[in-house]
Amino acid sequence: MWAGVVTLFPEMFTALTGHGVTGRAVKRGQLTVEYSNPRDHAHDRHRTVDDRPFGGGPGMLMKVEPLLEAIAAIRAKAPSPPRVIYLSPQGQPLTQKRVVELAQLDSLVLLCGRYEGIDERIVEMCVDEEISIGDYVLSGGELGAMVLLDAVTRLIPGVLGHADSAVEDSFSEGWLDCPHYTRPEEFAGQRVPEVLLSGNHELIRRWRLKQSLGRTWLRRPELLEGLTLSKEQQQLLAEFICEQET
Ligand SMILES: NC(=O)c1ccc(NCc2ccccc2N2CCOCC2)nc1
Repeated sequence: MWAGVVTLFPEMFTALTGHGVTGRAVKRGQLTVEYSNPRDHAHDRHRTVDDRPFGGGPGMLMKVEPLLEAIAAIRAKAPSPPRVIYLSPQGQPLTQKRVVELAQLDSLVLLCGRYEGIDERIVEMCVDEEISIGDYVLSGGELGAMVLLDAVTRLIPGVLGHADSAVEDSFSEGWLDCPHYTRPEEFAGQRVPEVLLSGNHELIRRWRLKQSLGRTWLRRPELLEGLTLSKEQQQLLAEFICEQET
């Protein structure tokens, strides 16, 4: 995956490229991140990238010309025609389903807004898709870009340890994850559920599935509405619900 990032703060991205699974993916060449800073494409004496909004209103907006040049510069580095994504509160919500689709692409350009946003003409001329990482306001699009790149990178074959962990990820199945435990078997009088110590892999599989479905029902019931459960899954969820009422 090649990602070109248009940002005033490229140094923020070391949080993604310098650590953990995503940092390792960069070292291995599974993920390439390049940058284009609009500040380097502002040619006036003060290297101005922002200006006041027409029609008045608080704050400043990112100017068209530096952004247009920065986007052209980063697109020129893309190994294939990139999908240009703008992170903004007005975007379509990022879901694991969309992450899976984005992970199939060879190259992305991520446009990170600052100030109060960007001149709309850039959105019209350059942006293929607006994406929001959630219904809240951030100081810039950079954290959204890193969230998107982290989620996408995990799905690149070979990036995660063993293959299953990507498939078994909670949202990849459409429901929440089950509880997890590791040593010690008992801590502060709290024991690990016996089934997990039983070595009976079929019982463990069913227990985990039941817990995942039950948790989803308790915490995010709306996620279940979009799912068609198998007979076994329906049975396990029904059992979980019965156990809740007793
Ligand atoms: N939910 C998200 O994905 C998300 C993404 C970005 C973002 N902020 C950058 C931004 C980008 C575009 C337009 C406005 C703004 N903002 C700038 C700061 O002022 C508020 C508006 N915030 C939240």
